[in-house]
Amino acid sequence: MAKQLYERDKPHINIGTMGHVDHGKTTLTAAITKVLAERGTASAVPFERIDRAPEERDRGITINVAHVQYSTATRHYAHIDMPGHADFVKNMITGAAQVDGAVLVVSAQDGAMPQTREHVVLARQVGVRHIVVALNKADTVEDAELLDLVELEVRELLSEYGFPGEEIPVVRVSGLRALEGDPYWTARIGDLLDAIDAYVPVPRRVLDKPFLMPVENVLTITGRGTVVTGVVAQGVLRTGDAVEVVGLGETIGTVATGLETFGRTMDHAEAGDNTAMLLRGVKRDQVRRGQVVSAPGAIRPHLRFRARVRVLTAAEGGRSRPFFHGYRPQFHFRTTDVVGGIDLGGEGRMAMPGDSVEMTVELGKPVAMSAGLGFAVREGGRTVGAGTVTDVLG
Ligand SMILES: Nc1nc2c(ncn2[C@@H]2O[C@H](COP(=O)(O)OP(=O)(O)OP(=O)(O)O)[C@@H](O)[C@H]2O)c(=O)[nH]1
Ligand SMILES: [Mg+2]
Repeated sequence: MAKQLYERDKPHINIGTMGHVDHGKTTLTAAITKVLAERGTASAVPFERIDRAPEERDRGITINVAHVQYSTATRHYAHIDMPGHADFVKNMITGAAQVDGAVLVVSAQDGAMPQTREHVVLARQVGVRHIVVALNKADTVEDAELLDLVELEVRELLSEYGFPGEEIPVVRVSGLRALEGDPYWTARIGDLLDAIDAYVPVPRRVLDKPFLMPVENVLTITGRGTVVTGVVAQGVLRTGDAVEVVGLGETIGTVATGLETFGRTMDHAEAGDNTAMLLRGVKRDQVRRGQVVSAPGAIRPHLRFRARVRVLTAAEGGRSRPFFHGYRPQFHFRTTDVVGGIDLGGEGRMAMPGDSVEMTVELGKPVAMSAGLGFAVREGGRTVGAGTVTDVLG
């Protein structure tokens, strides 16, 4: 059966839910699709289809990012539901690197918790500029003053990390009650969607630069071949165009023989599109998350680069002690992480929590990059620094 064509009838935006474990991100995601399904602009996606891996069901937490789509009256959204658990921050970074705006979900019962803060820091670092707050589980808090207090605390937290905490919309919602069909809480999901429509601008898509798409996932479609998925960072690609898969190993030259978004065919993919791309003659084990698909010659893999890094404090979830010249943490770029050795300019040099430092990094594997790329530095399950590439070296 021929697949339906994707219609570009509304501006397309990538958003996602982030925030501390159990604050209700997946429930809220399901609730949004349910409320919009009732308006006829989405298909309802039940909770169990978002957290669908056996381990997710057993443990009752999100592990992998999940993608759903829906439309409001004015826009089409691709929505990434991110995990909140501290063990899966790596997957959260992958999700956050692909969105134009984020919904920070904060439980009104608990207020801001460690991963609320860590996600705000990381979102900032990977380039998320617009956040809307869903003060969730508002059905469980009767005391309005308590809600005001939690709201104030979240606004201050956002301001601390360079977001306009005073202007950011904070909407009191109950994903669970809306999912159960309660009319009052259903209307509040409407308020949240209105706030997202109004507050998260349609980004200026870079269409006139060479095509680039970080690979988020690799799938095999039986009888067709290997498919890579991701959000197009820049440029335009037509079906049948030549591409390269760059980074983490040898560059592979191939052709994009098919393009889809959420099961609908596209004759071209452009910046911002959540895309599944069929690659001619490529084996599944030749490609992986963290590589980028680009127009031939558009970007090169690099092992060495210069960077400016802000070393996070213990209060921000970082280290309480300095790190030294020769330190080897993980560097998280877009959808991947690679180990790298830090050169601070000589033996004995150190970087204290709270410092901003210049460094040269030598990665264990080459990553496709150019100056300006943001990254997170992590070690032993904590985010220790937030950086930007200033020069690529070798
Ligand atoms: N009372 C109430 N409970 C809620 C609400 N939203 C979610 N919950 C409950 O909170 C628990 C966690 O919900 P999830 O949606 O899985 O939370 P999450 O933020 O996606 O969790 P992770 O993805 O693992 O970080 C579940 O038991 C939900 O039923 C709400 O608005 N009100
Ligand atoms: Mg979840």
